[in-house]
Amino acid sequence: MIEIENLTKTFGSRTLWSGLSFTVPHGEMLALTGPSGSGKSTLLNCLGLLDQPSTGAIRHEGRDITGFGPRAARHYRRDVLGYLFQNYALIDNATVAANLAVAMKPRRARKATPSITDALERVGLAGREKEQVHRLSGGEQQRVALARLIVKQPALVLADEPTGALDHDNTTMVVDVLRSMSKDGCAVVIATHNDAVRDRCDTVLTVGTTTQPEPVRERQHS
Ligand SMILES: Nc1ncnc2c1ncn2[C@@H]1O[C@H](COP(=O)(O)OP(=O)(O)OP(=O)(O)O)[C@@H](O)[C@H]1O
Repeated sequence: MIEIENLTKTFGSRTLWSGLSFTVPHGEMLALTGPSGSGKSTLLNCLGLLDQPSTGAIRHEGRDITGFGPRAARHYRRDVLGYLFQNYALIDNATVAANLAVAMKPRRARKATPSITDALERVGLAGREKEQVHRLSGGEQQRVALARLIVKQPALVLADEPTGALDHDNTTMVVDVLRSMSKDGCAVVIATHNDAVRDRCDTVLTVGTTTQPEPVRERQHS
């Protein structure tokens, strides 16, 4: 569970958002919406410790992560977080399997985590382990990034426009996988301009104009 309390972000004299307070419990999906430049990516970056809020606190399982030093931040990113970005953030000159292997926990720490084979099957890339990532299409690369999340099994997923470059079927697959991860207990935060993606979430926060999420009315959960 991640809790945001009275969060504000300013750049110079410009306030992006202020007084943000909300919680994303295990098993819930929150959509961040709002016009371009409203600060959705900046908020995700604060949750992922890539940026710092100007004031306020972010707590993960009760611990204030904004006060983390470099070592604790590294462990938080490694042990808690899963990222999904529009540009995939894959290692281009490595194979599909190698990209997934870097996300897997050490063997002794794995319980019933899905194998690389299982994860690739789940995203429709069965048997593609040995292919170089740079030879894959954009939609296929995003599915590799999704398979990497499946093997990592993070407690919190931060997704920044994860379906921006995808067709309808791939968009549906990405949201289906995120939904099923949230059903397994993961908290998911997605910045999106896509109304269909927003409508598959539990709550929506319109960044810059509201300070608390509202329920998504048109639910179409699978
Ligand atoms: N380090 C920085 N210094 C100054 N301004 C910044 C910095 N980082 C981001 N900004 C500004 O903050 C604003 C919000 O950017 P952000 O990328 O968070 O918006 P967004 O809502 O995600 O936009 P989009 O929907 O277009 O992706 C932008 O105007 C951006 O230029």
